[in-house]
Amino acid sequence: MTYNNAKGKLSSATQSEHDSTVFNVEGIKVYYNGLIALQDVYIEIPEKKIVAFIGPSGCGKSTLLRCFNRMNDLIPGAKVEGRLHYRNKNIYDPKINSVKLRRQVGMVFQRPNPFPKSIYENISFAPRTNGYKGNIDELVEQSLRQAALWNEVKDKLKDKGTALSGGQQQRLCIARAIAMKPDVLLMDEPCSALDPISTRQVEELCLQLKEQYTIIMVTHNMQQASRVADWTAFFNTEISEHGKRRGRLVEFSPTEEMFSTPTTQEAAEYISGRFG
Ligand SMILES: Nc1ncnc2c1ncn2[C@@H]1O[C@H](COP(=O)(O)OP(=O)(O)OP(=O)(O)O)[C@@H](O)[C@H]1O
Repeated sequence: MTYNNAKGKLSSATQSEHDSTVFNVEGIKVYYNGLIALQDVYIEIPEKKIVAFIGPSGCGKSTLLRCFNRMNDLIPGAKVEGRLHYRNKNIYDPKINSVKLRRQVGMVFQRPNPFPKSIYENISFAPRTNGYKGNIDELVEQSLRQAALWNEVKDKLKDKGTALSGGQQQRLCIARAIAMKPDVLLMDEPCSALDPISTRQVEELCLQLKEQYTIIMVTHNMQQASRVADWTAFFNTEISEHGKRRGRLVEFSPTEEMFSTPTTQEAAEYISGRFG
C-alpha cells in the first residue's frame, strides 16, 4: 500500500474508486499572536470517512480542525497561511463567505452546549433563522432520528435541552448540526465529557453518520480512534530554532496501519505509550 505520510496525501491505491477528496490542505500554517503554532500541514480528507486527529497536548489538532470551517477567524491574534481547498475551492480566498461555509462544515464541541431552550428549538432555531422552507416538525424529527435521540426525547420536545443527560445533550448538539444539512462534521473531542456508555453511543452514531457525512474528529482516546476512524493523522510538537514549541503532522495512515505498523518512530512511540 502506498501513501505519502509527509505530505498526508491519499493515493489511488488506498482509496476505493468511489472515494473522493473533500478537503485538500496545502501547506497550512497557523500563528497565534505572531508565533507559529502549527506548521506546513499537507493532508487530504476523503469523503464519507472518519478521520481522527491524535497526538499530545498542544500539537495543534484543534487548531487544524478549526481551519476547516475558518473558526480560527473568530480567535483574536490567529492567522492562517497556506491553501485549504474544500471541494476544489480555496476557503481562505477572501471572497469565500465563512458563514455559509460553516453551514456546510458544522462543528460539535468538546462540552455539549445546547441552547437554554427547548429540545425542539435547539434543532429548529438555526434552520428557521436561515430561512428553511420545508416542514420544520419533520426536520426536527429527522435530525433527532439521525442522531439516535428521537426515541428518548419524542415525548418531551418542549423540555429544556439542558435538562438532558450529558450524552443526550451531545447527541442533541449533533442533531442540531445535522439539521443544517451539512456536508462535513468537525468534532473536537466530542466524548471527553461523557461516561463510557454515552461515549459508545456517540461512537456508534458516528459510524452511522459517515454513510452521509465526512467526519473529522480530534480525540485523546486512541482506542476511540482505533474503533471509529478509517484514517488517523498523528501530530507532534517540536522545538523551533528559536526555542518555541510548534505542532506538525507526522503521519497520516489508514487507522489499522497506524495502530499495527506505524511508519514513523514518533507515531510508534506515542501509540505504544512511550510518550505523550
Ligand atoms: N486562542 C489561542 N491563543 C493563543 N494560543 C493558542 C490558542 N489556541 C491554541 N493556542 C496554542 O496553539 C498550540 C496548539 O494548540 P491546540 O489547542 O490546537 O492543540 P491541541 O493538540 O488541540 O491540544 P489539546 O490536545 O491539549 O487540546 C498550543 O501551543 C496552544 O497553546
